Amino acid sequence: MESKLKVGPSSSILNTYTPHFIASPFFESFKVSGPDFYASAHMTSSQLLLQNKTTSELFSETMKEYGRKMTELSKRIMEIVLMIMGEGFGEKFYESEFAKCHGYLRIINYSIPTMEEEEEEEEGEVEGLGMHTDMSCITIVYQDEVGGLQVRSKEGKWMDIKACEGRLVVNIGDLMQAWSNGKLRSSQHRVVLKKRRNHNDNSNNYVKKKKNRFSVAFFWCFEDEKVIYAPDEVVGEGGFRVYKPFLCSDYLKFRQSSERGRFEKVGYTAKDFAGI
Ligand SMILES: O=C(O)CCC(=O)C(=O)O
Ligand SMILES: [Fe+2]
Repeated sequence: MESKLKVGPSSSILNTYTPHFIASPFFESFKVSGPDFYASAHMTSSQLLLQNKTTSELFSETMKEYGRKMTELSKRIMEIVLMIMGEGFGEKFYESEFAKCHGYLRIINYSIPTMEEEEEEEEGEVEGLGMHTDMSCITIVYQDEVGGLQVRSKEGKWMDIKACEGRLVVNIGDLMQAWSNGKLRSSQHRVVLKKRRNHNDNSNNYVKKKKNRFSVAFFWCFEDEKVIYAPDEVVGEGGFRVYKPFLCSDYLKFRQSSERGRFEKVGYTAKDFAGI
């Protein structure tokens, strides 16, 4: 913990570590930022793994490769999303609107709730990360086999997103919701740490194989200085704009500073910030 806090929120200029009790008591994460994923990972990991230079380099190399692949994938997905939104939208808007997008990774570790923590919750379902929307254009999430990611339907029903080796989940984020004039919906989602009591076991034994949950989320975002404003073609003839234009960095600041909009805490979104 002492090493982690060296790259944590209050004691370091790096501020890549989010300790427990910020997003939730069960959540901790490291952030690795692009475009130089190697340098970003290395700055953090060399602080943490000082004794082990090779591990730090290996980790940074892996992050570089993962960042590169996710960047490539995000670009392809954005092009497809634009294609779906309208004919010729890919050619029309990709270069002019999305060419300066950038990405960052969040490597998340969710700890196992204690028996007491589970019992405090109804039906033993503990929120590892409360309902929120992402501050990105799109997010690509990998969750390990523990699972627990849930997405809220339009009707407000929680749906399990099953974990599966090699499966990635793509979420639309707030920035894309605003840019698309609300045509694409920023998905509300959360992480539930399922109860570990074994139903079929009356002796109150706990399932032994329960383990920490790991996930890696890649956030693909507009550049800070971009003014987000849905183009006329996106709004459509006869349509009207549902968002005021806003500066990307102003929205990020708003989410990070306002208590209600605090990252990963509650669903406080672009609609509350720039909705008309
Ligand atoms: O851990 C997960 O599966 C999702 C993480 C997430 O939603 C986020 O970091 O915004
Ligand atoms: Fe998220």
